[in-house]
Amino acid sequence: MPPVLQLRDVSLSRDGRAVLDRVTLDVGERQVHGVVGPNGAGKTTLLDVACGLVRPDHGDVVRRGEPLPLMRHRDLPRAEIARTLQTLELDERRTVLDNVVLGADHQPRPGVLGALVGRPRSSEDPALRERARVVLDELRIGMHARELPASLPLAVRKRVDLARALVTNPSLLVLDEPAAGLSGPERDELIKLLRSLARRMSVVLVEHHLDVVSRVCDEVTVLDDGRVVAHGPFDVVRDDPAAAAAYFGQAAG
Ligand SMILES: Nc1ncnc2c1ncn2[C@@H]1O[C@H](COP(=O)(O)OP(=O)(O)OP(=O)(O)O)[C@@H](O)[C@H]1O
Repeated sequence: MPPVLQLRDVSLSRDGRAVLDRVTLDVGERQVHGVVGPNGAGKTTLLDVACGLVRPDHGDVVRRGEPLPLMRHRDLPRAEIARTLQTLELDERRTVLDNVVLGADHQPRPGVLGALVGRPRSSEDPALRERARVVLDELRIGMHARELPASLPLAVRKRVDLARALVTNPSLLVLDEPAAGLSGPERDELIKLLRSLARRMSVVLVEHHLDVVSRVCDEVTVLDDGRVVAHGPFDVVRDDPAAAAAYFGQAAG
């Protein structure tokens, strides 16, 4: 079985400067892969490339053995990829449930979710709304389904954003700083949740909170100035001198 995702020797320049420099990374089935590094190291750009949203200048992005084509955001479900952004993209005028339903509505073909709902979707589709409710319940925010996101605390809003991703039934979930702004107990909850999601999907996440990285990630890639300076299990990379110099020496945990 080929890896869920491979980046092979990926390089990308912006404004004449290398943002990613010969990055190689493998994500296995049901593996949680963390990407850490200082601000501006290229982490978010790496996620964009890994999802096919940005084409690298050099190198390959390979999804289950096949080249990943250039994608638009709404194409991601077709590749069974879901992506969250650092900024929450919630529609404040719609209820939590409608926000989640809209996450699936962007799916263009009757593939993954079509198998569940059995026909083209609209936001009124009862099966799709039921699926959205199931996801909200799984994330333990079902009680907020009829509320507007603006009235909810950040931790709940972040779960709504995650629900929008999960409703597409991804096999690869790509998260940009899922723990940003969360308290210690909220991060503990997130850790439990990510572990449980990893029983059925692979996860790639960028994260600055090292408690989350150390307790969730099977493998960690340390990026500095666009280059991989270390990769491996957290306990190994944490003790790596190059990784310590680039990041762990200064990172907040
Ligand atoms: N479209 C672009 N045009 C010019 N420069 C860019 C572009 N995209 C990214 N960069 C630059 O590439 C570098 C890496 O950016 P990126 O957002 O990937 O870093 P990051 O590691 O995610 O940072 P942070 O932790 O602050 O989110 C930065 O210096 C950024 O300014």
